[in-house]
Amino acid sequence: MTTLNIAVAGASGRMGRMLIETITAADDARLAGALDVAGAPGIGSDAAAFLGKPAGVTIESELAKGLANAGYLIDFTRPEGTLHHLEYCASHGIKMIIGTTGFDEAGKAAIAAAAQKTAIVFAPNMSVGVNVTLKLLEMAAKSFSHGYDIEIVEAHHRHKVDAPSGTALKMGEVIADALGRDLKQCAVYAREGVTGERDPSSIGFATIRGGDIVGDHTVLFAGIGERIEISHKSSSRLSYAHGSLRAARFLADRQTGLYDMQDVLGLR
Ligand SMILES: NC(=O)C1=CN([C@@H]2O[C@H](COP(=O)(O)OP(=O)(O)OC[C@H]3O[C@@H](n4cnc5c(N)ncnc54)[C@H](OP(=O)(O)O)[C@@H]3O)[C@@H](O)[C@H]2O)C=CC1
Ligand SMILES: O=C(O)C1=N[C@H](C(=O)O)C[C@H](O)C1
Repeated sequence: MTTLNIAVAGASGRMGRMLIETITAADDARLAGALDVAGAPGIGSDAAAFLGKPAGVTIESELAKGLANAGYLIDFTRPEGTLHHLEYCASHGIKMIIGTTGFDEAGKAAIAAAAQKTAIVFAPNMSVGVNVTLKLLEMAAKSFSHGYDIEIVEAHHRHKVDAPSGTALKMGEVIADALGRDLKQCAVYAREGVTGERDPSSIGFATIRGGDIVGDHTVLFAGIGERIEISHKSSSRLSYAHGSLRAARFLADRQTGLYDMQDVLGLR
């Protein structure tokens, strides 16, 4: 069995810690590096100290140090952090699993360009459940293409900084594609005051932020006399961490290319 040498960016973050716990528990993976931003309190300490079981891997802010022994970088940070890591990984042949959300078009284009030099899995949600839900939504959207209003509601913890969530946006894209619409033209992200009647071709988004909600997504198809709700609820970040590890395994025999979790899970 080959061992995957995986570094984790955002090592002190919510996902960073969950990934470190998952990697150190896996038989086929080894924690090979840990990164965090310069000045972060964890820099210089053992990346797995919070588990009470040090891994002998120090959290670094210098990419050359943090990535010296890594073949893979799993990155759940912020767009500016991921783009900084991307450049280094592309030029050093380090494969990336990118879970960060909130990229603008230029950021997404930079990831696509880097995938010509190294292999990348980039997905706003690494859980099996959400990725299967995307397939259900594609099917539902085709069946409810006329007479049903489509609204996407997402809820996350109070610390989340981007909205709507990357997953909600992906759900919107999948539905818009299935209906032959362009999400950029039909998305409605906010309503306030006298908004007028609902445009039947629109896809609405609503965002809730509060407490420790891990991540809930519901798509509502509201017709006359009935409504259909397709929901996914995360109760632990473990599902994202396990999905990320599956993505690393998927990349093992790929040298370049841009993939997502539909590729990893064989859902295309
Ligand atoms: N694809 C998926 O399945 C999932 C995606 N996500 C996404 O992952 C990202 C992180 O989420 P979460 O772990 O909750 O967030 P946290 O804020 O808990 O963690 C982010 C980590 O990244 C670090 N960081 C912040 N800015 C930079 C930077 N410029 N360069 C390098 N590192 C940086 C933070 O350091 P510091 O704290 O010192 O600022 C922190 O360690 C979000 O975009 C979220 O939407 C989350 C869950 C699942
Ligand atoms: O920030 C989070 O927590 C999450 N972010 C991702 C998103 O924006 O979709 C995935 C998940 O919902 C948790």
